[in-house]
Amino acid sequence: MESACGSRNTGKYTSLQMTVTPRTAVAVAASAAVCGVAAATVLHMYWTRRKLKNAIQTGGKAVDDETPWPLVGNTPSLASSFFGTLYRHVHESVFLVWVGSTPFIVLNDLKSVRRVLTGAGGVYSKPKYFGYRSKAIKSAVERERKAVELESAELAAGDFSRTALEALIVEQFGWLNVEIEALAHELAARSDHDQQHAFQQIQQGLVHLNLRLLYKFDDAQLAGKVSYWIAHAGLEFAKRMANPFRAWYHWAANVRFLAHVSGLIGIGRRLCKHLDDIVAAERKDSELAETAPSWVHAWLGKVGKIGKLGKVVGLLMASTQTVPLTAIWSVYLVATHESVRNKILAEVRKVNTSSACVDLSELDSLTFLDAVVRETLRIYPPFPVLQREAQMEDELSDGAFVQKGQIVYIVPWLIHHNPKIWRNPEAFEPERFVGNASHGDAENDYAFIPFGRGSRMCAGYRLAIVEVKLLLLHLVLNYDWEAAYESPEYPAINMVPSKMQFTFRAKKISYLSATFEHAEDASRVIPTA
Ligand code: HEM
Repeated sequence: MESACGSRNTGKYTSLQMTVTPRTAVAVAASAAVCGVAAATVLHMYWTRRKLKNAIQTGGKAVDDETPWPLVGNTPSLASSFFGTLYRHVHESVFLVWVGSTPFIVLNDLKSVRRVLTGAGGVYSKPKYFGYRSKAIKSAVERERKAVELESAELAAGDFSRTALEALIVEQFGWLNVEIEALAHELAARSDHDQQHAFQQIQQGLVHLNLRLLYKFDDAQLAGKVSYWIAHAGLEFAKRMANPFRAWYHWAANVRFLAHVSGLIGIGRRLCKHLDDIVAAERKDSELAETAPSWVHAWLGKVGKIGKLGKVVGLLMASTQTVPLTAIWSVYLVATHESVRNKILAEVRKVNTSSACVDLSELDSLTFLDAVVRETLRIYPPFPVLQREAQMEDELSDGAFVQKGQIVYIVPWLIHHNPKIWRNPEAFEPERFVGNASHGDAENDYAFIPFGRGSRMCAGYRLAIVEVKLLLLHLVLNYDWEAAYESPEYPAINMVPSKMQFTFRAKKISYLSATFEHAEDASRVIPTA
């Protein structure tokens, strides 16, 4: 093979000569292109940062250092500890973080959080295509959006869906209670659990339950697969949020991610077809009208085919990772705080109910139990970030200037652990939410945002709280439990605990018979094991 660079003796003197082969030309062109892109990105970062820095009067510092790394920004530290990196700036009301070469504004100030989450009359909205990389999907969604004016329909459907969900919870409460009781007993059936097993069990049970409740779709085996896909796709998605470069170099993760997302799209298609079948059957047979999945229809609003698939898969992801996470953290926190467990029991005694025959109004009156769930959501909010896109230039209350098109980050975990916003933020103190469920002992509603706030707030927050309260109630009344956890300094980006250990032991009958007046109610909650 000919060498690219050779020396030739010409007699009088020796000269060095380059022989340009096609391969050399390609290599040189590729290197020049890479250098060009790198230089352009560095310049872009420099100018964008200068513009933003000049504009953000409160400092506009980039995380970690005045100068983020060229091209990769703060990605290395964000990817290794997402919350740890952000926490270094907990005292700043606003700061910049570079994910790759894209700047994100992170807000830590409640006035700004409020302005962004309420949308400030259309200045901020959810990023429309965040996560959609494919041009084909983007343009298909855009076509549909224009055709059915998705945005306004979505907002109207938002309010309607909340009311419809409330009606569904009231109507199905008895069924929910029985199902969650069975899940609690299943969970406790093996006295020792590692976190992996306990989490999987809670997740599979709740995915199955939510599929039946929200979609009237009953397939336990599929629910198991869905929960596996969601857990893995969710983790990969969260990791990519902190480090988009993963997709470039982690081929095994790419293949797995693709497989899990395809699985979810497949189940999304099946669910869409199932919903259409029910509507078609309903049209034919008035008796079936009763079984129509009215909540999902209310929530879907007026969308086209692709929008519908996106919303159905989105709903699956929104509802099925978050509730199990809240459940497992609440079980852990209550297990490690005996005084809290005793307070829950004392409250239940006052209401004089047993978990087996509790009704919705009794569950609502258990305000300390409610506070336990809210305090869990404060310490371990399952959603890592809320994102909004500025539709026009804006100036936030503390002087931060946001450009049109800029993505603004609100990190619930960071707000919830801010010592300027919460007294003793690291302590588990459910009492702070007693008497003020919406924001505990913090200044206002925007301090407590596990479900977001404003018009795009979580549609299923009421259902989530009811489900976790029921699970805790059944476990507290029927079992003694212990948990151990090797707690890292900061939680993982997907909030999934690792190395957590549980032990459940069935309570003695004497406790329950001393507790409840109605022996027949008590006997129903006593596990026979
Ligand atoms: C503890 C459990 C849950 C947590 C922490 C949670 C949290 C959230 C958050 C943070 C958002 C985004 C809000 C924003 O961007 O401002 C959201 C959206 C949403 N969640 Fe939940 N969620 C939970 C459970 C559920 C459940 C059980 C359902 C289903 C019934 C559900 C349905 C939705 C829907 C439909 C949206 C989109 C709302 C919209 O875009 O208008 N979520 N959730």
